[in-house]
Amino acid sequence: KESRAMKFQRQHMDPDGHPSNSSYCNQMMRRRKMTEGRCKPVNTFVHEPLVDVQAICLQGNITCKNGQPNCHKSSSSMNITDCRLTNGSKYPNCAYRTSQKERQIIVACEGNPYVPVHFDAAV
Ligand SMILES: Nc1ncnc2c1ncn2[C@@H]1O[C@H](C(=O)NS(=O)(=O)C[C@H]2[C@@H](O)[C@H](n3ccc(=O)[nH]c3=O)O[C@@H]2CO)[C@@H](O)[C@H]1O
Repeated sequence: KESRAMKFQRQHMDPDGHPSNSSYCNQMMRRRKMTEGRCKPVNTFVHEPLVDVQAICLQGNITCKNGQPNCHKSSSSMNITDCRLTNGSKYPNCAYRTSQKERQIIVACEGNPYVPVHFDAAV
């Protein structure tokens, strides 16, 4: 069974990647298995070393969107790509818009070791 930490990495980590073109999201959302059964509407990939994203958990606690207190915001902005389903997209042909951004990110952390398990937002 896939751990929550590994699920976070499958869904959100791409340290060496970068959207060379507009098909980055279409490819990556399939490759990382987020288009099975349904097209995941929104997903962010982070183009930073895993250790830097794991270090976010050491930042001060902030409240997550769901009200839980185990979120943390990155101290600096990070290289990310937002993938957002297009309006005309029809399962199983999940069509995404690829948007490259530099944003601070907010993740939820859990467990021992205390690591990212959920991507909350980019701000
Ligand atoms: N505090 C917590 N502590 C621990 N766990 C927590 C906590 N909160 C939730 N989980 C769990 O995480 C799991 C999960 O998949 N949550 S999810 O909201 O659907 C993820 C969002 C995110 O993947 C994506 N998104 C969204 C915005 C953006 O900029 N970029 C971007 O990628 O869209 C998704 C939907 O918004 C679920 O099992 C829930 O129980």
